[in-house]
Amino acid sequence: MLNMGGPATVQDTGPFLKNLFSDGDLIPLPFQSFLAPWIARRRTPKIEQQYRDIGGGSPILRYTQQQGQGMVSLLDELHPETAPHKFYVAFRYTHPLTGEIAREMRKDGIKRAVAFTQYPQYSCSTTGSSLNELYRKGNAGDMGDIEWSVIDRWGTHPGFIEAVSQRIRSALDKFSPEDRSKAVILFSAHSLPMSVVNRGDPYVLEVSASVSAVMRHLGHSNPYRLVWQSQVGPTAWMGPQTSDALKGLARLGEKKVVLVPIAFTSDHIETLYELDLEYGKEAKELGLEVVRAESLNDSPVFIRALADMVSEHLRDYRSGKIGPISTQMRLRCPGCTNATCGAQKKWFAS
Ligand SMILES: C=CC1=C(C)c2cc3[nH]c(cc4nc(cc5[nH]c(cc1n2)c(C)c5CCC(=O)O)C(CCC(=O)O)=C4C)c(C)c3C=C
Ligand code: FES
Ligand SMILES: [Fe+2]
Repeated sequence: MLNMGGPATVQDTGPFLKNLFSDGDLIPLPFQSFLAPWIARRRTPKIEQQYRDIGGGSPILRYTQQQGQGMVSLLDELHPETAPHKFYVAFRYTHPLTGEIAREMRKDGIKRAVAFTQYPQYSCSTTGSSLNELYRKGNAGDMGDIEWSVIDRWGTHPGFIEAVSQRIRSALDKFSPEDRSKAVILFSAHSLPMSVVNRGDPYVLEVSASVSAVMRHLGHSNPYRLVWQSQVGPTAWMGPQTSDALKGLARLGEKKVVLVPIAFTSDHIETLYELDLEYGKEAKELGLEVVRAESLNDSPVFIRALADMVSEHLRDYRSGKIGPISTQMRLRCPGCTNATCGAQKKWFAS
């Protein structure tokens, strides 16, 4: 189960940011090994305070373990041919790090594994970075001899769409029946630098596809928009920004909004800090009533969806219907200049 991870305690924030700014697949910097620790140190106090404000750390490891546990016990029933199933959590920027997990898998003598991204939509800055890291460890022989296949994206999987829709329905239920259909559904995803979008990264398209699928599932019950949050630094990022969108909707006379995190499956500073604390305060000043749809976290519908995705993947792989990587994963971004992307895809495909 691949993801970025988050600092479990406030003290883990510094090392988390250092790993994040050291990731050339996410943020290519000149003199990265010197600049990354310096930028991370400068940014740490602000981000530490955000983690303090949300209760002292990120819950992502706890939720991923719950999801993994639920997923493998369902999988043993759904796909007994490959039972027993075991899950490992491999984070990109915090413990358990991909390298640590590689050694554990080797010690456990694992022979067959599925690299399962926990980002619903594919971006080379997220899933791509995790796969590049896994490739580096695998290619260096840290994992032993494992037969890999990859679940690289699932942003329109019916189980995922159902789980998100259920969270939205519960949020809408908090409004009175008269107000419910007037509420605007505002899907919010982490933004991308325009340089990444223009390189041909598939994320913006795939997040849009998730939003369309959810709205179709909800029978287009409400008006909606997709907006983008958490941009960092002075360059241009994909917009509109979530905070500007809230201000704009208030200016245009909207009164009720449901905010939906659509690109991350568990709570993190973006939902708990930005969406709840920062925008919550802003919205009150704007006279908007904002309800946030809960993150998927330990949603049973979502855990069932994870198990379904893996069982479908294992069945199709064993029957030869699909290969180790998806058709879409084979293709590099038209503007890609990162040689690791090419080597990684070749490695997983073989
Ligand atoms: C799930 C989608 C995400 C995409 C796409 C993404 C791209 C991306 N992010 C940065 C820079 C930073 N991201 C940071 C934190 C962060 N990023 C995501 C998700 C995506 N990022 C999440 C969920 C988080 C927060 C983790 C948490 O626990 O809340 C940070 C660190 C925080 C900060 O300093 O503000 C940076 C930096 C880039 C450059 C990028 C695309 C190229
Ligand atoms: S950046 Fe997308 S494949 Fe390399
Ligand atoms: Fe990010």
